[in-house]
Amino acid sequence: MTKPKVLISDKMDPNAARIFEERGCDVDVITGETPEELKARIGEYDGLAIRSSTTVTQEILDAATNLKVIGRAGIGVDNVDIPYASGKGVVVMNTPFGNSITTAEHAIAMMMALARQIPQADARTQKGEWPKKDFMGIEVTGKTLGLIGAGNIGSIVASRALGLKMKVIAFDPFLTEERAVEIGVEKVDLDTLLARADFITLHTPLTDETRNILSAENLAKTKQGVRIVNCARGGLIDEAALAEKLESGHVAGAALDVFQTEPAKESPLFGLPNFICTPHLGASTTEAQVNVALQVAEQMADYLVNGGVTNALNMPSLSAEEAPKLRPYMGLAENLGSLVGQLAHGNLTRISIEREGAAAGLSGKPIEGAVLAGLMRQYSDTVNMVNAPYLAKERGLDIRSIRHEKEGVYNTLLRVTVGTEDGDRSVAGTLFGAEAPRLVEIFGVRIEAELEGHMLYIVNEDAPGFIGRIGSLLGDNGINIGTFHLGRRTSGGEAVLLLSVDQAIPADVVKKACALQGVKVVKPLSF
Ligand SMILES: NC(=O)c1ccc[n+]([C@@H]2O[C@H](COP(=O)([O-])OP(=O)(O)OC[C@H]3O[C@@H](n4cnc5c(N)ncnc54)[C@H](O)[C@@H]3O)[C@@H](O)[C@H]2O)c1
Ligand SMILES: O=C(O)[C@H](O)COP(=O)(O)O
Repeated sequence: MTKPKVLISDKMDPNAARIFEERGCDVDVITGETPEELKARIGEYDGLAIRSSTTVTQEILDAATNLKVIGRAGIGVDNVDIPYASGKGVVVMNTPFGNSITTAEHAIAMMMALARQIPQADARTQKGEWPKKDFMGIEVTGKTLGLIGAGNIGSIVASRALGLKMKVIAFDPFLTEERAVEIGVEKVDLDTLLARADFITLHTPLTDETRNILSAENLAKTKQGVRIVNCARGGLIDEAALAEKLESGHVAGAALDVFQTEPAKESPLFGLPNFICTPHLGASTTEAQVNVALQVAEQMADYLVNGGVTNALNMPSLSAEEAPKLRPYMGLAENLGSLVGQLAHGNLTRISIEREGAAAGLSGKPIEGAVLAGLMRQYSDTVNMVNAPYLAKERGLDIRSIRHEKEGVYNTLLRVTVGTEDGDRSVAGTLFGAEAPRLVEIFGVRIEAELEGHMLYIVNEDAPGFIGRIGSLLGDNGINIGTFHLGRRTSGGEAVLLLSVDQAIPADVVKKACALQGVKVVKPLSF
């Protein structure tokens, strides 16, 4: 048997190459190539091991004709086009916990550096100035730390901050009251956090919901003299607005490890006296780099040599016998979870996953994992079908799997229902011809649609002329409609429209759609 070939394309601890070789793979370490060079080379490899410097685009994936697995030695996978990789049958894995402690420690170091202006004082002292009178710091003891995002890293930051005798408050839609008590933080809404925190630190992935979570508007709601730390992802803060707030003194200090554009060669923040930064060093400790290198190489080699799957973001762990029967249900389950997660607002407290007809005869766990992974993917980069049920339970979500052996209208059906503060919300789907997944019901309205790519969900009053208005709006904005699906509760009542479109719908077009006569809800979706 020929040995699988692996390319390590980013700087990685040498333990990774050693493990690949020991596990029976050939390995090349070629870092710092341009996308064109990587594209020319990638065709000969079965595995690609990366950190954050390699961006795996559709073009790279198209050229990667032998690629079976991409392994991210780290957490964030926003540099990999996962949907496209999934379409190509390439498994994407990460190492969800290997650098969490290190990154949490970096956030704490940044907070302390801000409190005592250590980098600024160091630079001037080393110039021979001895500027003792210019640097009056603040204590962190007794101050309030506001965490935006209280997952793995956020909760480690909380534990360290509690040790520093800080009061910790957290905003995270997936944090339950029980978990908040367990990690010693007070769960609050975003406005309360902004108003109360002396320090704010961010620990969320970059998603449509978190992009610019510290916008100009939200920065204006922060406490006078707040200090802000971002060791999560660039794009969570509006950098120009932050620069203004630092210049006015409203924000007393900011420390960024990550930038909207990386490598960050210029920024309105550079040169401001109360701003400090590091070049995406959050995960850069010897310990974390050894952890993630060992883990990624073990996982990738296991997949390439034995077919074992661990920490995959786009594939469940399946036995060879079950796999072919379950496979078409997995995509349906994940899309139903994703749909209900994108549409249901507020704190989700419970979820039920019902299998009816032929689906009742299948193993429930992989389907449950796929639904939960779809539901939680929008909140976390690290969730996969294997760890989603564990994470959901840890966060207090009550999960029920129910089988109904009898067939209903469809000979096979999956139904996902979530309990929200506004009541239960349910979506259902079936397989056409045993293979093709279809949505068949959305919040009590019958509608048949394939869930794929970019879509637009609209609830409107069922009245003549609406379809023309939405069609014209999209057409006028150069957005091509692929498919168009309609459903309604009663004639003249509430209607649901689900459109697939060829591109992401810009925010201003969503705003215009919301303003159309008769519209009640507009929500862009992506699958
Ligand atoms: N600077 C670095 O080098 C470095 C190193 C490691 C990780 N990271 C980044 O740190 C981030 C957090 O990593 P993690 O391991 O803690 O991830 P995680 O998935 O364990 O936690 C993310 C948390 O964010 C919460 N969240 C999602 N959407 C939210 C929203 N709209 N508002 C508030 N909270 C929201 C989730 O519920 C979850 O609890 C990731 O983006 C990761 O890529 C950066
Ligand atoms: O998401 C991560 O794991 C961090 O951003 C680390 O990125 P790096 O591996 O490029 O240091």
